[in-house]
Amino acid sequence: MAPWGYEKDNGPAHWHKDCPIANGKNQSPIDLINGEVKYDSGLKPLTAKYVPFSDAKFLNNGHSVQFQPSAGNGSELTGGPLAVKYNFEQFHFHWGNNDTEGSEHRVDGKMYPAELHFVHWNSTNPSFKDAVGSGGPNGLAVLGFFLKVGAENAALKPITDLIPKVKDAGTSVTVPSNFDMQAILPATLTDYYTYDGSLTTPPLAECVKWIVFKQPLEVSAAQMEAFRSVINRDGKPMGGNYRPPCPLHDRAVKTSFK
Ligand SMILES: NS(=O)(=O)c1ccc2c(c1)[C@H]1CCC[C@H]1[C@@H](c1ccccc1Cl)N2
Ligand SMILES: [Zn+2]
Repeated sequence: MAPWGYEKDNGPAHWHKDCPIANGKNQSPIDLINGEVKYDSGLKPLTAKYVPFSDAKFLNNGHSVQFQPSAGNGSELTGGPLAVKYNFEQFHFHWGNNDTEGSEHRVDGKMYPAELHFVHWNSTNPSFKDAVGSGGPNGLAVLGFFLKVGAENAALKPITDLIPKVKDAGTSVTVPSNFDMQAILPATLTDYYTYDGSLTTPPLAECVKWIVFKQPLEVSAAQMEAFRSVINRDGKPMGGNYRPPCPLHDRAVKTSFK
């Protein structure tokens, strides 16, 4: 099979051939249906402590654009549904070719124009790759933020300004060391959905504690358009790099809010 992608001939409907777990019972993303979630008063706020990276790249990996530090620097995530500390690994985006589609998770069937994923790995593992393969839903913790079109996002501007430099698959650029990743996050990480799921692209490993925030982040129309100029390995617009929702099966989605 051609390397996986999001086109007709290599998209999500084909992934099960190389990754049978695609038809597993703990797959992501899902449709977050408010009438079926359960408030859990035990869910505390999350604490993300991000230290500026001196050597990070912003790159086009052919199916997303991602911020990738060269090594860990003590940036970490704790609290919420997490029992231990998770180390920051990378962040990346999923988006559509118009404002009616693009996010991976949905809320009562509604898609947002984009979704931002902050990926962290369970620090009891030697590396993120071990965490991916560690078995069970506590290997990774991914924070999902919906993006909607509105005011310019000043915190994301240093990143969206780099997008034209990574237009083509396989290209990368160094991120200025004064980039403040912490500024992207809302001041308090309180209202979120959380459930046990998977990576949303191959290898689709069922190793993820998903934490999806209720409150979308805003980006300007110009920042949204920047994403839509990114090209994939086939030379086509990368927009549409989202997996449709998967069956919930017998999983519960908990919320930190009523
Ligand atoms: N949309 S997402 O956040 O659910 C997602 C989906 C797939 C992958 C990632 C994140 C990243 C982050 C951890 C693993 C890494 C990647 C991967 C997996 C195994 C081996 C190497 C690598 Cl680079 N695959
Ligand atoms: Zn993702």
